[in-house]
Amino acid sequence: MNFWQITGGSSGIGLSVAHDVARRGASVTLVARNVANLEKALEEVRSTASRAGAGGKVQTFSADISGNQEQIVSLVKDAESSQGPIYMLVNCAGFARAMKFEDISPQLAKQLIDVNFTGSVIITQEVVRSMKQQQEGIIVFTSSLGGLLGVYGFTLYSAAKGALVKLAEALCQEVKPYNITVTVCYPPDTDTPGFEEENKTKPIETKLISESAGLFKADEVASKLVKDALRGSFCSTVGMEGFMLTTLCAGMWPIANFAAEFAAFLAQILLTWLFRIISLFILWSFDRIVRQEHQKRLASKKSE
Ligand SMILES: NC(=O)C1=CN([C@@H]2O[C@H](COP(=O)(O)OP(=O)(O)OC[C@H]3O[C@@H](n4cnc5c(N)ncnc54)[C@H](OP(=O)(O)O)[C@@H]3O)[C@@H](O)[C@H]2O)C=CC1
Ligand SMILES: CCCCCCCCCCCCCCCC(=O)[C@@H](N)CO
Repeated sequence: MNFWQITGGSSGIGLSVAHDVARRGASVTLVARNVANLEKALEEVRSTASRAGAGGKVQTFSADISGNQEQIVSLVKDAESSQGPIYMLVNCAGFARAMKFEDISPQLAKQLIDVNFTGSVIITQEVVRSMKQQQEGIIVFTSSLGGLLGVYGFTLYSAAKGALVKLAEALCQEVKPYNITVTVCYPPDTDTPGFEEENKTKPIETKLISESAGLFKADEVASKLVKDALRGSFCSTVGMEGFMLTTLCAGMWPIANFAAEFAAFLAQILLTWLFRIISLFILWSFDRIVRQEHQKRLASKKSE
């Protein structure tokens, strides 16, 4: 069957995508930095494939997707020479760090943009070249609900994830004649090692605002992502809030597969006005969270 490449495939959502793909019998390459985690993921995904009786090959590459371009170019070449042309690229490597805007160091700001945005650009450019030759392919970007709605504490992260959306819209127009589709995934909070890490330093405001969209399992986000990508939908999300926010933000998103996206299109036509009204109340509730936490801090300072 087809050959997929997943960045961020050693953990969280990316790893769940890898299991899903392996069960479907595809060959897969996992890309991440930490070699020990890659080895562990390799074993797990291989055993999923063999349990499912699927014959796909699994391999790993250790690379920093925000690192030097030559390494990325050779990574894609090596992967393709051993497994054949990449049919589907899932850009899942990324990370979040929440803090007040003015406290973000220039190094962290650069890292947030480099890993969450530029990292997806470089590898996708390489893969698109070969997909165009093959005249087929699927490209997935992992944005976030926080890429559609800027969230307190996520200034730089939301900007990087939002930039992916515009990139995807434009790229979708470029690659359409080559039978290549683009999907953007917008996960809400998802229970992963990365999520656990970001929670260690997350301001309470970010936590309360984010959790209003719920907490999901990586397997659920991943299986929706794979389904939506395989049918060529531009948008993939989970949960009620995910549905409402993507409906509200759809604007001029492309519709590549009208049959598959008709229900979403209908919802956009019929519900946008209603969701815009509801959004006012939700925004008020976010303002209230910020105001209350601000007052609590002032009060605790005074009592010191
Ligand atoms: N979990 C959540 O709540 C949400 C997550 N997302 C997005 O989903 C994606 C996956 O998140 P999640 O599963 O939680 O993250 P995890 O931290 O659990 O996994 C991240 C994966 O990306 C890899 N990675 C990170 N940085 C790089 C890099 N510079 N180069 C290569 N690989 C890298 C990690 O491996 P290694 O560190 O070894 O390189 C790991 O395999 C991210 O883009 C995230 O922003 C979006 C919305 C919500
Ligand atoms: C009518 C409109 C309804 C809209 C309701 C929207 C509520 C959205 C809340 C924002 C959720 C942001 C989650 C970010 C998760 C994330 O990216 C991090 N966990 C990164 O790891």
